[in-house]
Amino acid sequence: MTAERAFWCVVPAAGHGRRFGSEVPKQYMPLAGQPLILRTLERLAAHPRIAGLMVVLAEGDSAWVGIDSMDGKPVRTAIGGDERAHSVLAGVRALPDTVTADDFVLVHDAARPCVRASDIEQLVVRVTQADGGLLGAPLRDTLKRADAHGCSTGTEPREGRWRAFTPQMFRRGALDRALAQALADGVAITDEAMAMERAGVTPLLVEGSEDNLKITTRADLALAEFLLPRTR
Ligand SMILES: Nc1ccn([C@@H]2O[C@H](COP(=O)(O)OP(=O)(O)OP(=O)(O)O)[C@@H](O)[C@H]2O)c(=O)n1
Ligand SMILES: C[C@](O)(CO)[C@H](O)COP(=O)(O)O
Repeated sequence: MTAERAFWCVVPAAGHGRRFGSEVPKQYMPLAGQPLILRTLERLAAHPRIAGLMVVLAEGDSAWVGIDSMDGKPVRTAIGGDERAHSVLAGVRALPDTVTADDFVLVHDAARPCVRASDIEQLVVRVTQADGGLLGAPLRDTLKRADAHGCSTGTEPREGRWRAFTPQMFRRGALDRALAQALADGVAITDEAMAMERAGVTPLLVEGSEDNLKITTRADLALAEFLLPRTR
């Protein structure tokens, strides 16, 4: 049954972009002709497996475009918190009551506008047969350990190491509990899978495209400009 269903996606967009270093939060920076966040939301809303978008905004966000639908999908908003995990949990808890505790939900960074529809499809098809999972890619470069002076002090093993991307996809109830527990334990979690791992889940790693980059610095934005077609 879940093979044909569409799922809501929580889109954490409440960050301040400190590493990006601009007055305008990076999710509102122009990217190939329109605000970065709209690029991401359009990609998600266009996908048949996405039922609706829950966009998590920073308190006092004055740049939000105020849309309530996109490509025929409902768009709702919630207010995020200090850390990404707080924002994701707020988004999960703000989902419509029609999303049951057993339903899968996706979580995708607003800062990842290049996500491919084929990767989302692969994730949904594979993960709905499992206990949850995420897009990622095996580490292909040699991994160095750097000291405070920017010098290499050694090489880390890369066998079995993956880079985690988003979307990540878990059942609503289990994700809510895992995030709440991690936050209650004061653990700094950087993705949903980490919270689920702490709860004893082994999320499925689904290999996705390397161009699903997270816009963290200005160099990332320049690369995304190169990757995305211009619109308007
Ligand atoms: N308290 C936070 C922090 C981050 N995010 C979102 O989580 C995604 C990934 O976070 P990151 O790339 O770290 O964004 P920022 O936190 O804005 O960046 P920085 O750490 O450089 O400030 C982004 O879409 C960001 O808007 C969020 O919703 N709430
Ligand atoms: C969720 C994530 O994008 C997976 O790689 C990453 O952990 C977000 O980290 P950030 O420091 O909040 O950007």
